[in-house]
Amino acid sequence: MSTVSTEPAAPATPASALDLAGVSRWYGNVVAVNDVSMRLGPGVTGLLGPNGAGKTTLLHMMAGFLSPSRGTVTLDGAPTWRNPEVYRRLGLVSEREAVHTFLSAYEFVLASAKLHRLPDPKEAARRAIALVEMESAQDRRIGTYSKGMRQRARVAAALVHDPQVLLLDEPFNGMDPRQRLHMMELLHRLGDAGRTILFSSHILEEVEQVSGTVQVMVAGRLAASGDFRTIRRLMTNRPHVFAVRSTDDRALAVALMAEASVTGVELARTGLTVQAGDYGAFTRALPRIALAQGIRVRQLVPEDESLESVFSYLVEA
Ligand SMILES: Nc1ncnc2c1ncn2[C@@H]1O[C@H](COP(=O)(O)OP(=O)(O)OP(=O)(O)O)[C@@H](O)[C@H]1O
Repeated sequence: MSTVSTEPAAPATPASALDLAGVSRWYGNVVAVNDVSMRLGPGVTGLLGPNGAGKTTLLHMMAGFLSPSRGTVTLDGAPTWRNPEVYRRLGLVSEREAVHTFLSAYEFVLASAKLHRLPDPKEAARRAIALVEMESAQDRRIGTYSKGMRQRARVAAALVHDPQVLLLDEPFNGMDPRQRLHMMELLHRLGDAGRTILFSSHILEEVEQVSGTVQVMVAGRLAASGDFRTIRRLMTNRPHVFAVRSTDDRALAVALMAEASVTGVELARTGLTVQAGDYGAFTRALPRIALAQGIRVRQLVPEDESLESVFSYLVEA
């Protein structure tokens, strides 16, 4: 009887690097990706950006599904576009992909192994299923699976040829927290085993929990890149806008203008709009200043805290 190891198998060949040099892609007048350069090596990297930032277009160019309009995407020096050699070393789990729900996970992954013309497709399918820890459900129809299990089956199909590079487009979408955790663990394991893993997401926390390195994309451009702490710092250090209402807005505006953390104050009939360079310093200073002036603060609401505004700040920074 053959045994299947659930240990993460290291990729058969040495670690790979995916390089993007001045990559742009446009669709008619729409510039989806604008002059992006980056290098991806072993481990897990998160590609963070709001909807429409160009993440899918970028991943498709990396996988060789789409040609760059300008620039090059290479895997260890070889262009990914129209290069079957590269397809053997790279896997893509796309965002939306219909799966035949009447197939079992094993049949689905086996079909992928056959498409790759692997010498032992059955063994390859078993190994990939073990890697995503789906052995116990592998013979059930995919139609009976949860969203998380379905996603893991798709990851297994993308891993069946043991690629060194795995690209995943929004792999956590629609998952509950438990499924999310399971997928995060899987990506960690694959990265620790020396694979180059890139996953896209529009949720900061997802990226924080999974990846050491983050590439932030906004409106087709690479807005920031580095380790998560650097990115987080960039995001919290940006200027903040607050709506403030008090018992005497005019006197409070005058007092606030002398406060170091305040960079701007606007007085309107409905209250004050205060710009502050430092979130913490301003929220600590406000009650102190109000108290000293004998003013009571009725409302303090941070404005424009949407992810989009955080992202656009990064682009402008
Ligand atoms: N085939 C296409 N034809 C025309 N425009 C396109 C095409 N594909 C994408 N775009 C446009 O390119 C831009 C980037 O889209 P893309 O799907 O790459 O972004 P994304 O970050 O993956 O966003 P989402 O998460 O919403 O898919 C968007 O403005 C989109 O409308």
